[in-house]
Amino acid sequence: MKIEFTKMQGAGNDYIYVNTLIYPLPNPEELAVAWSRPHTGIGSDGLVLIGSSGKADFSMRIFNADGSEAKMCGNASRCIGKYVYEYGLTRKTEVTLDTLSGIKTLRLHVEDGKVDAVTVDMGIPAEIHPVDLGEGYPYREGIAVSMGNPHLVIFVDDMEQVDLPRVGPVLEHHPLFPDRVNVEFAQVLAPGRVRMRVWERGSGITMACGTGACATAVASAYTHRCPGESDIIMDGGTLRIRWAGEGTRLFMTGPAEKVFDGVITV
Ligand SMILES: N[C@@H](CCC[C@H](N)C(=O)O)C(=O)O
Repeated sequence: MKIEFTKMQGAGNDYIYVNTLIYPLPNPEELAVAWSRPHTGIGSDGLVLIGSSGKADFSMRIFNADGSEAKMCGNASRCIGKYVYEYGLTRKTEVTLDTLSGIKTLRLHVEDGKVDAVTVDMGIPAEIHPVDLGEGYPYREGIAVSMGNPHLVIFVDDMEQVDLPRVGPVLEHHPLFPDRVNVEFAQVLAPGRVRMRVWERGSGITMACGTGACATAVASAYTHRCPGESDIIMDGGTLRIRWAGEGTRLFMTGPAEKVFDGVITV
């Protein structure tokens, strides 16, 4: 059976997108693993399914490169906004998206018929609290944040000193996080400018993480490092995050790009 897909990226965080209204996939967990592989698959950070919903305009399911399903993905939600508009699934510029962490509203920024950026209402960040990682770990303190999925933000003075391939997997599996955790390292460069690198749960090092950028902005504000609006600068691009503080909704704005369309046989 042939399946049409679109490879898309948001700030360098790349996923394979399948319109399940046309191609329902019975085994997305296995396909995410096989298709994400760089040499023998398509190569990506994971697989995203676009579907219908009784509660919103569309639905999103997101699978990491190891096949695990996540409840939310910031970069994929922006890319879905571009996909549904540019492939003619909707003419709306305000689109609702049903995710495992609730309904998100996407505002599409359209220029000459193309979506060049999307603002996502990411909802109210939750479970924000400092964590003591304990002795025997490469870092002692972090801030836990839920953006629908779990994050651990660790502030550092010098990003160049972070050995991400070594410490990322250790912290992803820290016993404080029984469901594993996405790990962000953050360095405040100036007021409103934060450099961030990420080790994603289930995918490892990625060039950007949308929910991770949101969690980083939240942790920066929570610790009085950077209140209000901030640019989170990652290896693959920058996201602008607006958050007025605890109990308020957070808005993420950033790019969405198509890489290529393809067909794969299963
Ligand atoms: N890259 C994503 C987050 C994808 C899911 C994450 N790895 C998890 O398991 O929670 C983003 O842009 O938010």
